[in-house]
Amino acid sequence: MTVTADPVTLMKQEVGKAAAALVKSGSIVGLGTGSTTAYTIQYLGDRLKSGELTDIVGIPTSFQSEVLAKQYGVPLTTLDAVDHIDIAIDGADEVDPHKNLIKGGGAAHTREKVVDYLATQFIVVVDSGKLVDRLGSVFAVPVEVIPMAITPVTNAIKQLGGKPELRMGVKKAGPVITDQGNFVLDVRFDSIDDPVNLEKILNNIPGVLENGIFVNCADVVLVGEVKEGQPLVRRL
Ligand SMILES: O=C[C@H](O)[C@H](O)[C@H](O)COP(=O)(O)O
Repeated sequence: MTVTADPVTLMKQEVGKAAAALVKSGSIVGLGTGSTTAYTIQYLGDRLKSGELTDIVGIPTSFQSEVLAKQYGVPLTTLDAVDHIDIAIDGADEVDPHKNLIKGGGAAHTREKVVDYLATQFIVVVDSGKLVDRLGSVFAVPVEVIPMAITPVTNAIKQLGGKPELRMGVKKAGPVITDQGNFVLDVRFDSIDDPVNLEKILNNIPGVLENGIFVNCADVVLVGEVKEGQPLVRRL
């Protein structure tokens, strides 16, 4: 892979690789979605090719991670074929000091939540720009909604004080469609004081499939940084 001088890319590469280095032979691995875990999947493929790592299988969290795993030679399986996941590695859009997360910038949070919560060890990989004091400071909360319920769910979220916006496609007319065939509302809140409760409240609205607040699930957060031009990785 070409190493670029762009600091954010450098951080993503370094932290993505650092997480892949933690995977042991024989593991069942949850493969996260996004630009950071793309480096993890690529490095897992490199380790398999070199023979340093053997006998792993991946569970993809999206069509994107499935395609990348195939491209880099990481064997895949499904949740029907395994009874546990040893380790999941996934990115995030925001991380607070309690290791709570907002995910779903790529609209993959529903499958990610299934896989990440099942894993014995869940490792989050982010660049330092993702760290916030309070969830919702920068990023809106993605909420996956079945299409026929988009109007009542939008209204219910407004009643809660949220400002929902239907996520629109890029180079595609109309809304983003998730891997499950649903819509995504990006919801801004003035302040998220209690993410544990908000996660439950949003998921209780009929028509909501899943939201992007992940609480009490990350075991380790690896943070990529660049200091004096050099990329490095630290644990939160
Ligand atoms: O739906 C996408 C996921 O939750 C990603 O893991 C998250 O958006 C972070 O992606 P990236 O590593 O590209 O910033």
